[in-house]
Amino acid sequence: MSRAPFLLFGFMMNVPGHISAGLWRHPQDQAHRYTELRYWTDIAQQLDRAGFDALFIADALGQLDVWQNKPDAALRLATQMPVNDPLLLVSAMAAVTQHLGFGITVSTTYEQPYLLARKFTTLDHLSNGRIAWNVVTSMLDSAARNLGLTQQIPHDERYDRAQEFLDITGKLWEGSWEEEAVRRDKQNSVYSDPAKVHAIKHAGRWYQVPDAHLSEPSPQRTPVLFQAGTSSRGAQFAARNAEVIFLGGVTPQAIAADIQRIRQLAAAEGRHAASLRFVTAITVITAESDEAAQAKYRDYQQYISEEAALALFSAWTGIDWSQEDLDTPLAFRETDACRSALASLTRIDDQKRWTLRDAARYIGIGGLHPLLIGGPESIADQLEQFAAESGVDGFNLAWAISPGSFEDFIQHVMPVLRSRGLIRETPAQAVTLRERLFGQPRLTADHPAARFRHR
Ligand SMILES: Cc1cc2nc3c(=O)[nH]c(=O)nc-3n(C[C@H](O)[C@H](O)[C@H](O)COP(=O)(O)O)c2cc1C
Repeated sequence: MSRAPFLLFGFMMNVPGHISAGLWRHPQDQAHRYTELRYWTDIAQQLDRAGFDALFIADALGQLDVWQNKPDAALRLATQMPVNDPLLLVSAMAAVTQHLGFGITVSTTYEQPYLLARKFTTLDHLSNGRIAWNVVTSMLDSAARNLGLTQQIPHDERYDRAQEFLDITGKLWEGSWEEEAVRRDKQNSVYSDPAKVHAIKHAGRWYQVPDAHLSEPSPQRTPVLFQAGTSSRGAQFAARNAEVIFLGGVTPQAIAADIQRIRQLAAAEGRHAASLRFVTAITVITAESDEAAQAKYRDYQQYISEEAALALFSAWTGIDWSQEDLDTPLAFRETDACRSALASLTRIDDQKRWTLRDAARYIGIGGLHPLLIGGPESIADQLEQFAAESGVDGFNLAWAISPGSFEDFIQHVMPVLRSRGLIRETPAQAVTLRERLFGQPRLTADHPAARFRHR
């Protein structure tokens, strides 16, 4: 049975070390060049030319200091530290690309909706509608401490605030400026028609935003809404608001269960199945043959840092694992960090109880996501099988080394995927990201923000 082309995103973060722990030490890794604009524009052009749909950029707003209750390991081992801002990379990358979308992670917990709506509208203008927002609520106490709080807002309350945040951005993007509000009429001296620009009059539990959106509407109005976080409350939030859901999880079966859960919740919210897409991250180690890929894997393994892996795992789960024996079997605990991170290992498989040592080994390359190793045909087969078993619509491709992992994938795997019809054809004319992913320029009518539109 033939399937639709995969959604294909490059998965990065504005850091020298992302989810492969310690691999920045590999001699071929270039991620330490993350402070150079050229590093980003080169990668964006490579992905654009190769036919990727988007570059997805993760973010964190605090140091990773849960492990041993201090940031030392994260600093020493470049464990998502230092970390620069993702949003500021994008206009330069948009200027040198034509089709590539940009999915940018921004947390609702520490921004103001009125200002963030303007930032996204600005980027959507400058990129001709190629912007997505990965909506997250954050997970680090260190972020909370440095952003005006003493500790994190409780997990579910963060999502309640996020919902109000999205109601406001929805009003600003969809409801504030009517389609004909911008006239640019020099003769009659009217740039915008004040009768068609509406104050949103939002007065809620956490935010007051009485006035109109500061920006005129951009090609997509609302950026494509991505979301990551699949705890019970997270899944509910995703089902209501997200267009593309980014799932963690290490087995196709666990991911399939999450997709089923979110699809049911979305149907209960009145959303159509076609309005939601699901992607998961993967890391691919590939080369011209299976043997060469295995040799590359063995080479990379020498650079894994178990300590960096545990520092990542501590930050994601909100638990200082330095206090526990490496052979401790992992059990689920409810924390205020990312609940789905721990659940992805404790609810993975009834046959096997994962230990901390297993987790550290697993995370080493590619974090809490699947790692695929093999030559071109083998990787294409594995991706097809993973998609068939899990139900994902596509993949967020992470790097073991940067940009080498992207280059290897483009050189070896993309031609096979393309020959199997699994890579979307690049349109003759540039289209918006939402048109590329969903075949339409605007949020569909079943999305809750569509109710804010003026009729
Ligand atoms: C696959 C995945 C990727 C995530 N990426 C980020 C990220 O880049 N930045 C961030 O602050 N939070 C990220 N989160 C977590 C979200 O912030 C989430 O809102 C919060 O931690 C709660 O997650 P939960 O609903 O799974 O408990 C991610 C979560 C998942 C599952």
